[in-house]
Amino acid sequence: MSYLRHTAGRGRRRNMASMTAVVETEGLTKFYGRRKGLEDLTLQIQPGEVFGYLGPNGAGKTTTIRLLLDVIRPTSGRATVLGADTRDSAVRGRIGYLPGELALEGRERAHDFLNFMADVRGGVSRGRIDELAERLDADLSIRMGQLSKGNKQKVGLIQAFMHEPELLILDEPTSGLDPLVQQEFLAMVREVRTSGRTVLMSSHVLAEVQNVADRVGIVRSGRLVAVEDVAALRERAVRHVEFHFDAPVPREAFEGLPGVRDVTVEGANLRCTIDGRPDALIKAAAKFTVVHMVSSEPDLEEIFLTYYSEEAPRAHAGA
Ligand SMILES: Nc1ncnc2c1ncn2[C@@H]1O[C@H](COP(=O)(O)OP(=O)(O)OP(=O)(O)O)[C@@H](O)[C@H]1O
Repeated sequence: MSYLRHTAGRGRRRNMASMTAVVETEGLTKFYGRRKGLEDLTLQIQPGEVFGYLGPNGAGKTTTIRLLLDVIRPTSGRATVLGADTRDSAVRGRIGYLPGELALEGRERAHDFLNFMADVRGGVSRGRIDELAERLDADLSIRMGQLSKGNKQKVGLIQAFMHEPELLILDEPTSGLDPLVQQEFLAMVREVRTSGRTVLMSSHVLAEVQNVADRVGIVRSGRLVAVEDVAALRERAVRHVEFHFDAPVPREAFEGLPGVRDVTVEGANLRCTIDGRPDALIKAAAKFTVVHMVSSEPDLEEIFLTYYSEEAPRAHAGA
């Protein structure tokens, strides 16, 4: 099946009247004068789903997010969020939003700002803010204008998460966060999913979302070029594998196995690359005595770039 065919067109054929989708767009298009921001986006995001929205700079991610939040209005097409038209302001309180560029300035301290936001939203305990601040290792005593980029991002995340919204829309949420805090943030996203709530998060790179997203959409030059299940991508991804046996093994036993390539045998050691499922290789290896085995994490970025690079977008379309 063509991965590229599995994209916007397929979404368009779905029943747009479906009431279950948390985010639903049809032919959503935005031109800034003559400059294209987004063209003909048809997409559905389901409840409890974490959707990674990926693309290079200027692809149209922020435009999409701003359209969903009614910060800007579409040139054509339509979108609903939590079952309501994006223009329906009543839905806003049910969404947590992290903008890509946070304008947190001034002499106010971060905790005063967050307490204010909590009051505006209602129903957010002071303990909840402290809990999130602790998890993200955020110092809320600093004045907003003096916050580092990373601390600004943490304050932005706290205000997005604190009222436990049904939908989180996060524009480049990991930007500026150190690796430990990124891990904590991803844990928070998983908790949102576990509670049946929904997340749309944008990123430049698959690696940032691959461990948390259920599906990824890839947008390029204002067009959604693919939507993929991360589990399916993982199955197709390339892995480098090494086996160490208790005695030398014949190379022929591992050559020509489905999905196995670059086979190197040196005595009792085997190295190879697997495309997709490792099943055939494991069954072949099991005929010998395995002492030790190492398998690299699947490199989804590799497959991502192979399938969706601008230069050769159809290279694997029939795979
Ligand atoms: N206010 C605006 N006026 C004119 N053009 C705009 C405006 N906002 C965005 N664009 C253009 O629309 C296109 C999509 O931009 P957008 O900000 O949505 O991309 P992005 O995927 O979020 O990129 P980045 O990762 O750099 O934030 C780009 O060509 C951009 O220059």
